[in-house]
Amino acid sequence: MITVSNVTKRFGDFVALDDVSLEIPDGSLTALLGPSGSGKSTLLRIIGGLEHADTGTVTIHGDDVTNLAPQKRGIGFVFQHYAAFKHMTVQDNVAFGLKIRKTPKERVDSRVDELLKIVGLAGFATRYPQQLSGGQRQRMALARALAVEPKVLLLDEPFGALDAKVRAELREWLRRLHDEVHVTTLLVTHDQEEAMSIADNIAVMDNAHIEQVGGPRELYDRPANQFVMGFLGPVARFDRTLVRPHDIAIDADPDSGGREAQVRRVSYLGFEVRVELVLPEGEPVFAQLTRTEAEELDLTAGDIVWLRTAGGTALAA
Ligand SMILES: Nc1ncnc2c1ncn2[C@@H]1O[C@H](COP(=O)(O)OP(=O)(O)OP(=O)(O)O)[C@@H](O)[C@H]1O
Repeated sequence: MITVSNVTKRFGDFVALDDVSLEIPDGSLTALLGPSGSGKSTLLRIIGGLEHADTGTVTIHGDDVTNLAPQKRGIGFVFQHYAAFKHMTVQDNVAFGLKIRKTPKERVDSRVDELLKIVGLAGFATRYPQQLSGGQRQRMALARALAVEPKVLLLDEPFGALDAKVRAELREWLRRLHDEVHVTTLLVTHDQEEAMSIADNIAVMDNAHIEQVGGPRELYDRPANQFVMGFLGPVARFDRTLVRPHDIAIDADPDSGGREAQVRRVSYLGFEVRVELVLPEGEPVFAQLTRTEAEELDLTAGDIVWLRTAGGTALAA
């Protein structure tokens, strides 16, 4: 377990972390999720020893590492822009940490082979980093970070510089890798879909604070506040509450007991259909239906319908 207790960090007058505490379970893949500037990277860097907290402590597996140098913490790092050694081949980059630890050559060779297989780069051992795609380079970075068998892996937006498709592939791949390797991993991301799809555990940050910690489903279904609700998924305002747009039911029958609304626009976005409506007072609402639901209702702009909330999550607006 990694424990962060009452950590505060200021840069001049600016408070980047305000009395933050967090527990990261052993073997978990935990995401630090939040908007730009919320303090995610600062927290990750403090856990890694790249930055010093003004107050508070960090322990890793029970050892107080608050004042320990980064290289003594048993941590592997991967950042968005990975600084590979350009003049070294992929296998030498991966072997680097082992060589400086004077690991015997046979051991280095077998470990590098094993790692390149794990990250799917077995055929790329003798290439140079600039001969790899961005996604392959980040996989090499992960192999390099894992080479020295760290207790903890710290990933700061590792796929942030890649295009959406490669990002989505690497996200799946990281999840599978984690299921195989089980090293306690902390992933910084501002992308809620990335966090929800791969993390066991998510700490949502805003404005130097952790707002809530929980599993993806728990956070989505039972957000502690409006910020968490809005950050994890779309939100519609209806009847003085905030609800998920897919929890708004649309009825064509005036006796359904709902509130009258007029359809403004219907957008078919593949499986999901987005319906923009307006209440008689002029207040806009939007709802999400499945394609089948939308086809049954056969909505077009101008139709009058009746809306009600159908269970799900609701917070007072
Ligand atoms: N070395 C520094 N000197 C001054 N201010 C800093 C420094 N490092 C970070 N900050 C400030 O602290 C705040 C938190 O930064 P941090 O990088 O932790 O945010 P983040 O949530 O990781 O955001 P991003 O996703 O944009 O990286 C930001 O407002 C940033 O400008």
